[in-house]
Amino acid sequence: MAMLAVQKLRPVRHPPVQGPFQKSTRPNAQFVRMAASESATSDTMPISVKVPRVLTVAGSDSGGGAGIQADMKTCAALGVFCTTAITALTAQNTIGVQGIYPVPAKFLEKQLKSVLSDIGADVVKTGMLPSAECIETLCSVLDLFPIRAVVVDPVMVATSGDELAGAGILDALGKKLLPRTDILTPNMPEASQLLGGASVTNFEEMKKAAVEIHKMGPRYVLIKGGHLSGSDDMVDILYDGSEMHEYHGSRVETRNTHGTGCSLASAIAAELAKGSQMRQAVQAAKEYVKETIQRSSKLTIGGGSQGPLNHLHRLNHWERLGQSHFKPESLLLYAVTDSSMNERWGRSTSEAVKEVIEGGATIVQIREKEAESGDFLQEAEASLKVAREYGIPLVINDRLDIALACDADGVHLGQSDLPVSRARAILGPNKIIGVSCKTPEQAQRAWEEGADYIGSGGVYPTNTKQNNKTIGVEGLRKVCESSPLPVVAIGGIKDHNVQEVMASPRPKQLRGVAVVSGLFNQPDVAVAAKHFRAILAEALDESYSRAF
Ligand SMILES: Nc1ncnc2c1ncn2[C@@H]1O[C@H](COP(=O)(O)OP(=O)(O)OP(=O)(O)O)[C@@H](O)[C@H]1O
Ligand SMILES: Cc1ncc(CO)c(N)n1
Ligand SMILES: [Mg+2]
Repeated sequence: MAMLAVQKLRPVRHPPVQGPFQKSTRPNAQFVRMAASESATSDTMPISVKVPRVLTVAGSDSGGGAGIQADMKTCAALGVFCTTAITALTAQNTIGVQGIYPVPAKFLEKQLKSVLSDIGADVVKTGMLPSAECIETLCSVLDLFPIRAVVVDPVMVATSGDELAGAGILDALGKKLLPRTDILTPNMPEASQLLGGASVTNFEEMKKAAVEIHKMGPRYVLIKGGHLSGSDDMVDILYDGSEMHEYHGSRVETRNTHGTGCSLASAIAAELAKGSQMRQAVQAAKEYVKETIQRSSKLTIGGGSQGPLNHLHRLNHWERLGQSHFKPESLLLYAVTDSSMNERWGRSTSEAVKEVIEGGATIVQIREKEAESGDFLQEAEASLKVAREYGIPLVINDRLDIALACDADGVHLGQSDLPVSRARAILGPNKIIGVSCKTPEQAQRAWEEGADYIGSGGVYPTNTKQNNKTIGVEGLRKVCESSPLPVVAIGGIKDHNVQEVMASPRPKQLRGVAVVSGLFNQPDVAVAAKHFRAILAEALDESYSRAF
């Protein structure tokens, strides 16, 4: 195959960034939440922005924890654009390396030239270099392009103990690559291998090794202490030819350290690309990796002994898993307050909330169509206090300002209220956002914009809401089937029709019923709620037994 003609480096004018959404996809709510809150800045971004760039020349880790995959995520986390030239494919997971498929040197050369002739790189970072030929190819291409720094992670053995590059590369590494290396980052076994098997097992030996390896050509040597046994101090040593600098950090007890070395080297490359001097770059990189190990320590990904990191922990989306305030089960008996009904029966909203929760309501919405803001806030605060005592979530209907003011668990929005994406940008990822939907299109949009649940109706005619179109059980089913969001049925739900709404065959998204007058226009709210719970239990049990 003919090689690519190498084009001259020239500045490229990129078109402005387009809107962040793809129709009908929502990879996960948090991603959408981020994109939604940042869309304003991308619209106003100047036409020409110089983005720091790292080119990583490394192997692919199919398990997503090390190699190219770790490098790209690290750069993304640190605000740097990362390009890649892949040296080998590995079939790898948290257990070990099951196979290696090296990329021919000619094709490595093609990738390097494609990237460097067009996009360019401030810094080149290398990881797995499986053969001497691949090192020679890399060095000959590096001669052709302006690069500010070269970061070399001399990957030889994966943490699992599997060999990724043999002793056959040592000669080419020493002769060709190390003399042009700005920083070399061996772990302790790699430092030993570079020195022909010298012992590197403790702090003193790490320092000695740094001095010896520095003589091989790199401007800086960073010996990583991740393999220091019996030490709680994960110290890395940086040697610049005259001084030793120590970077300390306490050991995090975790199985998730696969790819820490790749991530550290990429983070150094990213910091250098942004303009840091070497010592600051190493300091910032060490801090990023330390924080990332800490924030990933409880993840369970894969069954092997070496789990990956959550490089993008600053986006916060996995942190929310398992501690979200919202659980779809809480939609089972959704109580919507009505102050005129409660007044008629001589009780305040917060008294009614207490009774309905005691009777078995699983979530409460405070709905106030007439009240002044100050009164609404007072009612909401008193009701929230009660709901918190019982550990039941409480959301505010329509009024984002009231929800914010009383720090409610979330808000329920109608189609004419603020768009969900804006509400999400204001409330952040941890608050509940529900949205009323009558149509499949509205349901799809709710999902794309980051809602947590859908309220769908009116299922039956109702007096509680004026001019409300009835969509029937059939309309409810269509909404349920139009997005992955959990749905609560609303509108004219009474004890006699719960069975029809909830019994099998029931769409799997349908999680409960929202009730107003059936709960609050009753002499005893707790008794009414208990009654609904009993009917729901019956409807769900029946459908359960029919399904099996
Ligand atoms: N359990 C841990 N707690 C805190 N820091 C750690 C831990 N393990 C490694 N580190 C740090 O992570 C960085 C990478 O060091 P390490 O020696 O593990 O690299 P490595 O063996 O090349 O990793 P890999 O090859 O798996 O990518 C160093 O800064 C090290 O101090
Ligand atoms: C592809 C690849 N590069 C580097 C390492 C070292 O962690 C690994 N395990 N896999
Ligand atoms: Mg390593």
